[in-house]
Amino acid sequence: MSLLRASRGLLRSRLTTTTSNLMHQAVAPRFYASFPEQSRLLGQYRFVKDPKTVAIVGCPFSGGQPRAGVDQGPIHLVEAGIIDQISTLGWKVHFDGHHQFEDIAVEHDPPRGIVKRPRLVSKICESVSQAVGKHIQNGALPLTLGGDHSLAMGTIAGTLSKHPNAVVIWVDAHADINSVNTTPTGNVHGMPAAFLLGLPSTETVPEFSWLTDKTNSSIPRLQANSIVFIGLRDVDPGEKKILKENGITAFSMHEVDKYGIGEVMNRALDAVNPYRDRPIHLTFDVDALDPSVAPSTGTPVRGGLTFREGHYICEAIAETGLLAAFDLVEVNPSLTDDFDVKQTVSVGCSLVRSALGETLL
Ligand SMILES: NC(=[NH2+])NCCC[C@H](N)C(=O)O
Ligand SMILES: [Mn+2]
Ligand SMILES: [Mn+2]
Repeated sequence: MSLLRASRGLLRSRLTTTTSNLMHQAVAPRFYASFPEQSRLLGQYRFVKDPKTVAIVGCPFSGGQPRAGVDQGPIHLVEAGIIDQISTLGWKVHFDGHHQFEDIAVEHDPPRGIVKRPRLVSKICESVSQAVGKHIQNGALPLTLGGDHSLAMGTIAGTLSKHPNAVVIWVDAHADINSVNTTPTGNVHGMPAAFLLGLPSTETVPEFSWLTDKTNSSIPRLQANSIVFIGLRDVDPGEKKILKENGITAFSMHEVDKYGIGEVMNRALDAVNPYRDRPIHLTFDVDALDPSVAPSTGTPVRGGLTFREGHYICEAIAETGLLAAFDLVEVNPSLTDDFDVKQTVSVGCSLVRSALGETLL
């Protein structure tokens, strides 16, 4: 598989070299670096107040899926030096320890129909939503470190509570949009987008009424035309139907291969943010990356984004100046050997740096 990936990358870089050589032959300067398209350290973040501050919400949480260890993700990312790295980019960093929440024992949290750990997942998401909302209120950019992707219910709800017109860019191998009627597993990390959109059947889980019941909620519902997916390649049949029926824009790996990541990002932004004026919530599941790039994750799927494609997504969003909140989720340090964990944690840190304005030149 890695051989295949390598040759795909090689082929693509050959193609680009050839075309750009041809295109630039007559006029192009020899040293592109003297004419950078990206200057070092992008500084503009319209939805962040000065002094620009990142507020880290570390979420050692694994209740949305069955594999232990994903709760250690945020601890590893912080220990790898993510805070210093962000400071080096010129941000103030606010971090007063990982998010605290009380556990609810399994025996006190029986499934609601097929949906597993509804009380626990709901409770942490509601508290994360308040934390994220508070940081945005204070003018900071919340960076949530997961933990499993059920957390996105909390983070995105928190963003929408302060930026009702925010759009969501969801980078993932999976669509995480199973409803109560379609989930094959009952794991809530495969369902957060369905709850955020308030799809029919999500209201049958009363534990999540703080999010789904619009008669008593200060959280605007996410609209289907305000979310876009990138990197998909493992979408359940019920999810494909939901995406189609709701007219949700999604760029699978097929479109990434066909158009290239640059064009996919243009199209993704055009779809949800044509005037480039709406705040962006970026929720990045590390399993969007190919397992050869980010092996330490609970539900790896081959054929994923390359290292550069993943970073390009973050850089392109940084360039818009519209980033308002960022989640990095599903880093699970207990599933692989140390080498793979180091690789995954380090790529996680560098995705964050790219989204926060680090440039190559
Ligand atoms: N956040 C994730 N890694 N989600 C994986 C979801 C897998 C599958 N679609 C499910 O519903 O269970
Ligand atoms: Mn995923
Ligand atoms: Mn996910």
